[in-house]
Amino acid sequence: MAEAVCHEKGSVRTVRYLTAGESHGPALVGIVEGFPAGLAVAAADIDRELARRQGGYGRGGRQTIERDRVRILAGVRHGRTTGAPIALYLENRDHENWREALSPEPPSLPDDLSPEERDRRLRRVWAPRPGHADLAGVLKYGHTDVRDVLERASARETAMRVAIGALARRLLAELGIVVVGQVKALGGVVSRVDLLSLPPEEVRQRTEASAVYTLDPEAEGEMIRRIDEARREGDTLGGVLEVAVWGLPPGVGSYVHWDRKLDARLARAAMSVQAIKGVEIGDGFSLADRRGSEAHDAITYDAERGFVRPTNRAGGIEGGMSNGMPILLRAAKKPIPTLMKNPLPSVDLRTKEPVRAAVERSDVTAVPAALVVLENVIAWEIAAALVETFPADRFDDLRDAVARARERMRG
Ligand SMILES: Cc1cc2nc3c(=O)[nH]c(=O)nc-3n(C[C@H](O)[C@H](O)[C@H](O)COP(=O)(O)O)c2cc1C
Ligand SMILES: C=C(O[C@@H]1CC(C(=O)O)=C[C@@H](OP(=O)(O)O)[C@H]1O)C(=O)O
Repeated sequence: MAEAVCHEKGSVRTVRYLTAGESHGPALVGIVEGFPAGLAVAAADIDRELARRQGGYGRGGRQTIERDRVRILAGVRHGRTTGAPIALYLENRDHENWREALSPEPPSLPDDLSPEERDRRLRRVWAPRPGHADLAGVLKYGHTDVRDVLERASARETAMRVAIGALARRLLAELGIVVVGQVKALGGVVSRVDLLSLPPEEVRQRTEASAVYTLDPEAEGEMIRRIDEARREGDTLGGVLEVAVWGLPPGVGSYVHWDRKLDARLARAAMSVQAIKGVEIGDGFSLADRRGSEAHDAITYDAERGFVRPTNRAGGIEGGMSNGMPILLRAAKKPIPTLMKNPLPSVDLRTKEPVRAAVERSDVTAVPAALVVLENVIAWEIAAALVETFPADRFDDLRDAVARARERMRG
């Protein structure tokens, strides 16, 4: 559960969400609590993000089956949030092909089925897949069928997190805060375009026109070539995602409580996305090799613009709070663990004999899709931190509070 707890006039205000749903179950569901009332929200805003998540070159067969469109079940009336919990619903179209295997009722199969046929019909999996939750998951819960783990561990769940992040984007957009990103690297090919060098609208336009959501057209061609090559060889690719947040006023987050530090929250949100293995903010890991004189951002003052930072090595966050500069976060995504031609070595859970990992179908790369997921989980976290910093039941109160803070913080 992603949550932000605010202590407001002695009461506790909570902004959080919970998701449920298996990859091939009937649907994904999400419940959002604590969104202020009076925010304009339309299903179309959410669907736009869902469509982006489904796109991106290198995906497998599943995306030709799914057509992710959200159904808003609660908390929104006549296009505005009411302050009540918001409930979202996303159908898994593929469930049609998995009714028996994913049924909540015990299966009613003929008694004379062979054990192999029974396993096939129920889509049981006996070989845990390296790089997945499979082995630790069956050991943790005492499952015998890996299917009981992999269904929930699957990144299918990120569709709901994108839907919830899209709600957060709406809130941020009304406050003049924009979250954009690019695929910075894919399969070892690096985009040479600096994400912060372009206005956010242009980033959005150019990445939407790119098959792999990158800003560098030359790198794009080579990324696509490598994806094709990996697909031919039954292999997979990872990459680096880059997300920027523009327009956040200074002071969002906390330096007084460890668990409300903005950088800590963003890192947790990024690491919670399946297959993300590393996170850095601003110049991140490269700061480690520099001298202090080349690692920080000087403070200057300009009567027109207020406090000005000539550089942004900190990536917009100092002391756990936004500092008024754009936030820049990078995340490393590992290659997809399911290998189509030469699956990784595993062990049959029943016999303990060596076998190859279970394979059905898989993406070659999900780096572009993961960018959309990352943008949206970051949007959620920023929105939750804002509501925590400026608690409000009504959206106009939040807007006024943010406007006042912006004015004051110019100094
Ligand atoms: C959008 C997205 C799509 C993914 N698609 C696949 C896939 O098709 N096949 C696969 O084996 N892993 C896929 N993964 C990666 C696994 O979900 C992930 O590696 C696994 O759940 C284990 O989690 P961990 O890598 O965070 O430890 C995908 C991840 C994301 C973010
Ligand atoms: C379903 C999605 O991604 C899935 C994530 C995933 C995994 O193991 O994480 C494995 C694949 O599942 P399937 O075997 O059903 O094709 C992906 O397609 C999605 O992104 O909508």
